[in-house]
Amino acid sequence: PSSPLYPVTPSRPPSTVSYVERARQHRWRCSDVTFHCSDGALRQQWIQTIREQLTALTSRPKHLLVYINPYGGKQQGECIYEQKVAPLFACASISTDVIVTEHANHARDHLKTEAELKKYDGVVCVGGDGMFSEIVHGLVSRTQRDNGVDQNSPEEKLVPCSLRIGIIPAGSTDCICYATVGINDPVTSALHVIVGDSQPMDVCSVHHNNTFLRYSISLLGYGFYGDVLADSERKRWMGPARYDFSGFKTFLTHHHYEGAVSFLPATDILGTPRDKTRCRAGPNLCFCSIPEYEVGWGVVRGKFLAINAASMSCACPRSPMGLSPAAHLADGTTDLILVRKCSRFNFLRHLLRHTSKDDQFDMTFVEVHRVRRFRFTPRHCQNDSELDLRENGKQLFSQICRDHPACSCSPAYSSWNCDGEILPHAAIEVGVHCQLIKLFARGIEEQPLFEDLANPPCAL
Ligand SMILES: CCCCCCCCCCCCC/C=C/[C@@H](O)[C@H](CO)NC(=O)CCCCCCCCCCCCCCC
Ligand SMILES: Nc1ncnc2c1ncn2[C@@H]1O[C@H](COP(=O)(O)OP(=O)(O)OP(=O)(O)O)[C@@H](O)[C@H]1O
Ligand SMILES: [Ca+2]
Repeated sequence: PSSPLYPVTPSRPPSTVSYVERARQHRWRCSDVTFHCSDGALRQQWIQTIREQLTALTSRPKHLLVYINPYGGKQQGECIYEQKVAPLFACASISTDVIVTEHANHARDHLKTEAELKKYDGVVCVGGDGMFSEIVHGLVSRTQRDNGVDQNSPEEKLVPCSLRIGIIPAGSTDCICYATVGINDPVTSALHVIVGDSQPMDVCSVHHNNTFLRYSISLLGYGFYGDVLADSERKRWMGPARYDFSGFKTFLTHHHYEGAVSFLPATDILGTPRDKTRCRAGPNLCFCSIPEYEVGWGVVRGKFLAINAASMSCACPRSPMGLSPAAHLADGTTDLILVRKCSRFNFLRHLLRHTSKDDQFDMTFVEVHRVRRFRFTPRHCQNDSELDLRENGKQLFSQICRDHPACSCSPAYSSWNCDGEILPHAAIEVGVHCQLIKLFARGIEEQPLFEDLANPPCAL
C-alpha cells in the first residue's frame, strides 16, 4: 500500500487508519481504527488529507537499508524481521533493501565501501549490540573517509554521520536498544523507526599509540568485564547464558590488575554520575557543552578489579538501571568507574547493587568520574612491545602457576571489553565524540500520569 490507510477498495469500503499506542513498560503497539462513511466524496477528502499530513512529515524514513544477523542472540533475527517488522514497514509504505549477513563484519564492510548510501534515509540492523557496533563502524568510517578525516589521529574532530540507525533487537544483551528505547522489543523499535524518531548519541574512539583501534558506544571495561567477555567468547554455543556462566567464573577467579588511569574531567557540565535524575526523552541535561577553560588531568594509580567507562547507562535486562544509571546518551562524556581491589564479598555487594536501586558507587573502593578523555597504562608496560610482553607474560604466568598450583596471583594484563569485542591492547587512549551518530529512537519516556492526554496517538 502506498498510504497509511488501508484497504482502499471501491464502493463504500471501510477505511482503516493504523496508529501507535503506548503499552506497558515503554512498549509501543500498532493499533487501528476503522472509519465508515457513506459519503464517498467526504471519505476521499479524509483519506487525501491524512495522506498529505503524513507526507509532510519529512522526518519519517521512506527507504531503508536493512542488515539481518541470522546468528545473533537466539538465532531468531530473520524470523523476527519477517514476522514482526517487515509487515509494519510495508504498512507504513517504507521500501527496504534487505541483506542477510553471511559472515562477521559483512555489514560493516558493505557500509564502508559498497553501499549506495544516497538511496536511503536510514540503516536498520536486526541483531544485538555486536551487530549495531558493526553498523556504527561502517557508517562512521565511511563518513570520515568521504570527508577526508584521518581516524588514526586521537585528537581529530570526527564528522557526524547523516544517516540514522535503527536497531531491531535480536541479540544477547541489546543494551543500546534497552537504554535508548526502554525495552528490547522488536515491534516497539520498528515503530520508532516508522515515526522517524531521532536520538543523538556519543561515540568513544579508542586508540593505541596513534593507531585507531575501535569505537565504543556503551561499555569499555578492563578487568572484570574484559575477563567475562574473553571467557564467554569460547562459549558462544551456550547462547546468552554464556555471560552468566563466565560472570560467575570470573567472579570466583577474582583477578585484579595494576595500572594508572589518567583522565580529563568534564567540569563544565550540569550533571554528575551520582545524580538521582536519569537521561530521559525530552528537554534534559543531554547536550554538548563546549569546555570553557582547560582543566588539569587527574591520575589514579593502583590495583583494580574493574575499570569501566560507560558512555551511556548500559541498562539492560540484567541490570535495569545499568552500570552508570545517571549517564547521558549524548552529552559528550563518559562515566569512568574505578573499582579497586577489595574482598570477594565486597565486590559481590557492588555487583548486586546493579540489580536494584541501591547506589553501586557508594562504597569506599569505588570511585566514579565524568570525563571527556582518558588513558590507561598497565603497570610493567609503557612501550610498543606491550603485546610481546603480554604473550611472554602469559607464558611466564602459566608456568609459575603450574609450578605453584596454590598461588593466587593475578596475571599482569586483562583485556578491554569494547562493546562486546576484545581489544588487542591493554594501553589505550579514549576520547568522547559528542553526538556523532543518530538513532531512530527518542530516549526513555517518563510514564505520564494521564497517558492519553500527554501523548496523543501517532498515525502510521
Ligand atoms: C550477583 C548478580 C550480579 C549481577 C550484576 C550484573 C551487572 C551487569 C551489568 C551489565 C552491563 C552490560 C554492559 C553491556 C555491555 C555490552 O556492550 C556488551 C555487548 O553486548 N555486553 C557484554 O559485554 C556482556 C557483559 C555481560 C556481563 C554479565 C556479567 C554477569 C555477572 C554475574 C556475576 C555473578 C556473580 C555471582 C556470585 C555468586
Ligand atoms: N552471518 C554472520 N555469521 C557470523 N557472525 C556474524 C554474522 N553476522 C554478524 N555476525 C557477528 O555476530 C556477532 C554477534 O552478533 P549480535 O550482536 O547480533 O548478537 P549477540 O552477540 O548474540 O548479541 P549481543 O552483542 O547483544 O551480546 C557480531 O559481532 C557480528 O559481527
Ligand atoms: Ca554520554
